Amino acid sequence: MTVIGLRPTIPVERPDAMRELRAFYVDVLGFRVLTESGSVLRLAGPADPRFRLDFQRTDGGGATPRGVQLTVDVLDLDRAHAELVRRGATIVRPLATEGLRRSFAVVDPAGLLVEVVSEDPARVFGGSPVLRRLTDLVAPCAVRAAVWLGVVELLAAGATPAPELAERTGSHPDALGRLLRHLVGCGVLVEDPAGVFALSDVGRLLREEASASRVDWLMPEGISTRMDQAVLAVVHSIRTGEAVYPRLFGRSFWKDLASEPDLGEGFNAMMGGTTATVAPRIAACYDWSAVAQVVDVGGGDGTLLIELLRAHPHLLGTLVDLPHTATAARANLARAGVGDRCVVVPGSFFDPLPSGADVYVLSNVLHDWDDLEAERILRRCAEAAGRRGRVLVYDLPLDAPVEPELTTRLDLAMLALFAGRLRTGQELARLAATVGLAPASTQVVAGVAQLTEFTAASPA
Ligand SMILES: C[S@@+](CC[C@H](N)C(=O)[O-])C[C@H]1O[C@@H](n2cnc3c(N)ncnc32)[C@H](O)[C@@H]1O
Repeated sequence: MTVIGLRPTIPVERPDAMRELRAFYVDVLGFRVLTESGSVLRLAGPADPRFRLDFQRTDGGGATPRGVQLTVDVLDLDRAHAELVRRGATIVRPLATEGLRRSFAVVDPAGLLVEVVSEDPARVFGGSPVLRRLTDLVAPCAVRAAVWLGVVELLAAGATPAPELAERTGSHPDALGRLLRHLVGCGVLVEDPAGVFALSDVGRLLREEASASRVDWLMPEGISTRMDQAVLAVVHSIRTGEAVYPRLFGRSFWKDLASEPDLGEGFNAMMGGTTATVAPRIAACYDWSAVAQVVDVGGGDGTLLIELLRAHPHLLGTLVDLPHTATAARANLARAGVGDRCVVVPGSFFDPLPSGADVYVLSNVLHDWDDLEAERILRRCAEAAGRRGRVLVYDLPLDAPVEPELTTRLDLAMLALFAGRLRTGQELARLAATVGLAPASTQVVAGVAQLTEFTAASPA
C-alpha cells in the first residue's frame, strides 16, 4: 500500500478554542486554512500543503472523534483494506463511500483510531498531489516568470500592490494578477486583504538562496530558458543517447554560448554564482602550500582562480577557457586585483595545455562530457602535468551522499545539454586510469561534492 498523505485530526472540546487555534496556527505559524466551519478547521502547512492538521469540535454531534485520530491517504484503498484484514487488524468501520470519498477505519496497536481514505474530494480535481508534483509544469514556469519579470526582486524590497507591480515590471495588469494568484496558491507569495503582495517564507528563499541553490540557474531568462527547453525534450536524448540541445538550437551548447554574447555572459554569471559558494572551501581543503603554479582548465569566469589566488598569495595561476569566456575571466581577475599573478589562455582543453605547472584543476568540467571526451580532457591534463604535477578534479559524484533525486536530475540534465554525465568515484578513477592517472587523495567539499587529487600512476 502506498501512503501519500497523513494528517492528525485533533478533537477540540472548548467551543471558543477553535478561534484561538486559528490565531495560533494561522496567524502565528502561517498555516493556511483549507476548510473552516463551526465544527471543523482544516489547515495546510505554510511551505508545503502536504503538511496537514485538522481540528474537529467534539460537541458538534455526529461521528466526532473521542481522541486524536489519524487520517491516512492511500493510493489504493481496496488493497490497503485487504492487507489490513489479512493481518487481522481491528476494522472498526467498514469500507464505505461518501460522495467521492471512500474510507474505512482501523484501530492501531496503540489504540489510535486510523481512518484510511482514498482521494478526498478536494483532490479528485487535479489528481493526487504526489503525481501533480511530479508532472506539473505550471508552478515551475510561474516561478520562472516571477523571477524573470523582476517580481521576486521587487517584492524582496517590500510588499507591493498588484497594479504597481504590473507598472514596474511592464506587465499586463490582468495577466500579472493571475500569475500572482497562482503563486499565492503555490505558497510562494502572500496577499493581504488590500491586494498587497509579499514574498512568503518560501518565496524569500528565491532571494536568500540565490547563489547557493538552483535559483541562480533561473537567471537570466535567455540561457536558462534554453537549458529548460533541452530538459523538456530529454526524451530525444533517452532514445538516442545524444544531447538534444544541438537539435533544438542548431549548434552545441558551448558553440551557442560563443555565438551569442548574452547567452555566454548569462551562463558565466550562473556558473560563477554557483562556484562562488564552494570556491572558498576548495581553497581551504587542499594543501596549496607546496603548489607554486596552478592551471584552472575550463576555468570559466575566473571565480575559482580568484579565490585560490586571494587565499594563497604565493600562488601563480593560469586559466584556460574558450575565447569569449577567457575575455570575461581576464576582466574579472583584473578587477579582483589578482590579474598580475595570472595568465589567461584562450583556447581549448582538447588541445595541448600549458605544461609544467604543479596542479591542473578541472572544476565542474568532466560532467559536461561523455567518457570519450572526458578521457581526452584528462589526457591533456596528464600530459601537461607530467610525472610531477597533479590533476585535481572537482565534481558532484553520482554516488554523493545526498537524496538520489539531486544527483540523478543533474545527470539527466547533463545528458540533455551535452551528452555529459555524472560519474561515481570509481567510474572517475577508471577513466583517469586510462590516461595513466591514479587517485592520491579525496576531499569531500560542502558535504557532497568531491575534490579528487590524481597523480601519474607508478609505471607497472
Ligand atoms: C560548467 S563550466 C565550469 C566553469 C568553472 N570551471 C567552474 O567550476 O565554475 C565549464 C567550462 O568549460 C568551458 N569549456 C567548454 N568547452 C571548452 C573547451 N573546448 N576548451 C576549454 N574550455 C571549455 C566552458 O566555457 C565553461 O567555462
